[in-house]
Amino acid sequence: MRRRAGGAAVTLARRPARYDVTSFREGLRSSLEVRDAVVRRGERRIVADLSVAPGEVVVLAGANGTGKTTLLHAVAGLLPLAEGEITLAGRPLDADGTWVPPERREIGLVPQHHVVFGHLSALENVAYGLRARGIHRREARAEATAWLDRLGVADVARSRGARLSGGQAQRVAIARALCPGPRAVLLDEPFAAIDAASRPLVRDLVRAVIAELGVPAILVTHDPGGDARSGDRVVELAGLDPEIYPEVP
Ligand SMILES: Nc1ncnc2c1ncn2[C@@H]1O[C@H](COP(=O)(O)OP(=O)(O)OP(=O)(O)O)[C@@H](O)[C@H]1O
Repeated sequence: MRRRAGGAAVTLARRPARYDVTSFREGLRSSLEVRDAVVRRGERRIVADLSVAPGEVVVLAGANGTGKTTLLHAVAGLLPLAEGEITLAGRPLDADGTWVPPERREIGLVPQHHVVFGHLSALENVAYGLRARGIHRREARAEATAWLDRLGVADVARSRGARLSGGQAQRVAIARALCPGPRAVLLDEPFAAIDAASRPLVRDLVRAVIAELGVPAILVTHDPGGDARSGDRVVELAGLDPEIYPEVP
């Protein structure tokens, strides 16, 4: 399957990829572009403009309520843009007259809340993306099992999502996002519930897989000293439209 990470072992200590000219040219073709985007949230307007190269992890920073989750949801296709455009690998996802539904975007999302499907087992959660693409059940489950193992949660493979602990659920959500070999990865506070001892390993694993896949990634975190270090650069979200909310800095 195209650009799938497969079951190959990932070296946890691997350094983030640095790009030569060839991969830079490649990057121009497969970056994630959010241009002059406006997303409405109730009476609010979230504004954003950013570009993420393939293999790059952009850390999205900003105070509570500035719209980081809202922006990720717009890129994932869970919320429509009111203005502007989003393209991935040069393909419009949400632009003039074009709106690609979430299931056809091939974007891996680790959500901030309700991270797994509660009624499905951990294994079914992770296999979900491959099954949705028509991959045979046995192959999807084998691949999902390998990903659960990579994330250190193989022992809860048969447990329902609703019965997982917070950290277990976050690991399963990470496995679910990465397993199908996404074209872009969106991580919303993905390590918040993971214990301190395993957090650096999980963080490095995610970083290594994104480099391996060579896809753009956005990481939302409020942990500038720890999690944000696994990013390549920090982008401060412009946030709420200053013309409407002048009190917001
Ligand atoms: N379902 C909703 N309906 C209306 N407004 C919403 C909804 N969800 C969020 N908002 C508002 O949209 C704004 C952006 O919320 P969002 O969750 O994207 O912020 P955030 O930057 O991710 O915050 P945090 O750092 O606290 O997670 C906030 O002002 C919030 O109150």
